[in-house]
Amino acid sequence: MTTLPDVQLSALNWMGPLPVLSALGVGCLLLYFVYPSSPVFPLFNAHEKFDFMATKAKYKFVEDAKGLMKGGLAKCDIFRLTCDTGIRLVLSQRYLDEIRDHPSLSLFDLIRSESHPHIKGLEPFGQNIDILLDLIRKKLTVAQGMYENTIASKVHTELQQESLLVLCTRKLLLRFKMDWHELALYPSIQRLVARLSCIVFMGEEMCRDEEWLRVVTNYAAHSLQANDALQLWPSMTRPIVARFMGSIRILRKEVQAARNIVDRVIKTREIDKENALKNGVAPEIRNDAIQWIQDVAAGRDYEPALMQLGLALVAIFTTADLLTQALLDICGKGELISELREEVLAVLRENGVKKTTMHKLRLMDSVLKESQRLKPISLSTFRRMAMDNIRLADGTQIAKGTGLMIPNEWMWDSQVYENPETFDPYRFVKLREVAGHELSSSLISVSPEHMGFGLGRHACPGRFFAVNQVKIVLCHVLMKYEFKLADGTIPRVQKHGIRLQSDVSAKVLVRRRQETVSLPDHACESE
Ligand code: HEM
Repeated sequence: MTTLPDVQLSALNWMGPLPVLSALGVGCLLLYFVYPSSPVFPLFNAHEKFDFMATKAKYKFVEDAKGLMKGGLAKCDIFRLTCDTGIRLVLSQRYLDEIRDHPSLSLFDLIRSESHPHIKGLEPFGQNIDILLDLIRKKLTVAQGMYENTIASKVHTELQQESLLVLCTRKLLLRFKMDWHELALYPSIQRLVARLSCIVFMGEEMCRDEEWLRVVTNYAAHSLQANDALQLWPSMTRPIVARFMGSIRILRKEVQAARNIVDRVIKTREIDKENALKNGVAPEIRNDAIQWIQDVAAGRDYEPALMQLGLALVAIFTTADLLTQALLDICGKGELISELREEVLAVLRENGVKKTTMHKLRLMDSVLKESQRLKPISLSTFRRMAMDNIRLADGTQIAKGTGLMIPNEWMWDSQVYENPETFDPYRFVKLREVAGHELSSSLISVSPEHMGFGLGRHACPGRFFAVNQVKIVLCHVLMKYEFKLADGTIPRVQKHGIRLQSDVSAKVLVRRRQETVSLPDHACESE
């Protein structure tokens, strides 16, 4: 006897993909007619009549997210926009106090909904965030003091051996050592940060593993590209579209490579442990993220390789971006660079490389915070998904499942900052002197006026680690190198929707400094 599902199945076979495509078509039309017409909040960039997949509206957002958000905020405090990632509720900063710590607003669920972890190749975006957060809060931040000297000496070695990690032969390096030479800043910095992070994430022996460095850098670049491309398709068609995407194929290969590498590292450690126990020797205690994840997971399910990719995704590119932007911002500002060097010398001579040292680099801190104020990683660093229906004090109802964002208006507001468009490296040094701003003016502090690391319960937990790393690298770069923009280079922030990235193609001229300074504790020695 033929059952109903069998009939449907044979009909499907007979008609090929027609029913699937029709269902998708009906789905798209439903989305078109139902979704944007929600009467509650105005939609300022509704798609045009025949723009069924909202592609044009999404492109417009990709090109001018800032203009659209600004235009909306000039009209009202809460509205909707068609973004590249779907329709989002945009709220003005006046809602921040009320929702910054709201327990029903999740950052991770929003990111997961935008990053397609159900598609093979993009699984790292779906890792258990609680394990990652425990790792950062309970282990990484606590242990970072222990790593400062290791990282400092590693930066020293890296910069001694390679000219800002330019990828070229020793012969060329020797020639480059004292001469001005041109290099693309971002790739060099990204590689340096990847190596330094790797000491802490994968153990010191892995930080020179070329394959691993390739996997993490490749994975981030291609996953960004793949997610950007997928966003332009209706969500239900994305798993099918993904099958034909070159970037997804690369991601699948890199995930497999990551699994092979991380499994190999874990296996080697297990064998070492067994051997040590057999020989009656205490096994080596590992102090890196591979071990910490095992410790904090406490029986929770996770896949080590995917966790490592997740960690690299949140840590390496954000840190490299801040460093690159700061270096581009100070390029050509000779007097400022001299003052920064003097500060480094004074502070390091007195204290060496320690947690307290980093904190004392106030001008450097101000420069970094100002750089981040003018170019944070996003036009909106506060984005959330409502995990429940939420009712705000003024009666505004936010439905469960709504993706929302608050643009960083105040970071560029003349009511908050004098001459907000101008890069003022001394801005936060001066602000520290103003009563009530002593603490909020430091780079690691988050506030509604400066949301470079977000705000509230999901504010970046990795910022303490990132800031120290950035400062250690800057100390070394400042003391070992002279640098300036290469001829014809005018750095331009790269924009894609709300995403802001330092100019990855900006070229700088670099040469070793002649001066000799001698500093304690792995600090900076120029040759
Ligand atoms: C300069 C470097 C960095 C920048 C600019 C940055 C920026 C941010 C921002 C804007 C957020 C969102 C905050 C919010 O929504 O309120 C965030 C979240 C996060 N960051 Fe960072 N980050 C950096 C480095 C790092 C590092 C080094 C790590 C890990 C070691 C890290 C781990 C995370 C995690 C796990 C979250 C999610 C927090 C949560 O869901 O509660 N970040 N970061």
